[in-house]
Amino acid sequence: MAEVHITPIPGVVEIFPKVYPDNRGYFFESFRQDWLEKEGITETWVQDNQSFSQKGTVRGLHFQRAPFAQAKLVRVISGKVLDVALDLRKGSPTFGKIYSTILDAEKNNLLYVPKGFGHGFSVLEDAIFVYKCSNYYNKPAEGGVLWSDPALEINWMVDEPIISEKDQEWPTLAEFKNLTGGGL
Ligand SMILES: Cc1cn([C@H]2C[C@H](O)[C@@H](COP(=O)(O)OP(=O)(O)O[C@H]3O[C@@H](C)C(=O)[C@@H](O)[C@H]3O)O2)c(=O)[nH]c1=O
Repeated sequence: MAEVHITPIPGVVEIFPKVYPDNRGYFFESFRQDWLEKEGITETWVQDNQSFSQKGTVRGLHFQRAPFAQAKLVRVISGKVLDVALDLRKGSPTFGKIYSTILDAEKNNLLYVPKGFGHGFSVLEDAIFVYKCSNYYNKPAEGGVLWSDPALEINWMVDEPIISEKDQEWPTLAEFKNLTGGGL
C-alpha cells in the first residue's frame, strides 16, 4: 500500500506509492481513489494533463476561480521538479503559506493540491509533468499569483528561470488579497 502523508497545510496530501521492483523492471499503482477517500477527499477527476519542461522552467502559480476551481493530483513521470502549493483560501489559518516538495520520477511521489490553492513548479531536471484535474480547463477563470513575490519566501532552486509572459504578470499575494477581498 502507498504511504499517504498529511502535511502542515491542512488539505494538502503527499502520497508515496509502494514500488515493486523485479528482474523485469517495476510495478506500482499510480492512482487509487481510496488514497484520498481515507483523508475525506472525494473528487471526480475529469481531465488529465501532461507537459514537458526543460530544466530551469517555472510554471505558476495558477488557479481557476469558482465555479471552475480545480483540485489537482500531480506527479512527474521523468525528471524532477520542486512543486509548490500556496494556500489562497479565504479565512484559512494558513493563508499565504506554502507546502513544497520535490516530485521525483525515481520516487514516484504525488501531491494532492485542493481547490483554493495556487499551484506551480520549478524544473530541477528536464521533466514530464502529469496531473489529474477535478474540473475542466476554463481560460476566462484562470488566475495566478506572482511566483517571484518575495512575500512567499519560496526558494525555487533555479538560476535563470524560463517563464511564460503570462506568469510574469500575476499580482503579488498582497495585491491578490486586495483584489479578491481576502482570498478564493
Ligand atoms: C492548463 C491548460 C492549458 N491549455 C492551453 C492554453 C495554452 O495555449 C497552452 C499552455 O497553457 P499554460 O501556459 O497555461 O500552461 P501551464 O503554464 O503549464 O499551466 C499549468 O500550470 C500548472 C502550474 C498548473 O497548476 C496547471 O493547472 C496549469 O495552470 O495550453 C489547455 O488547452 N488546457 C489546459 O488545461
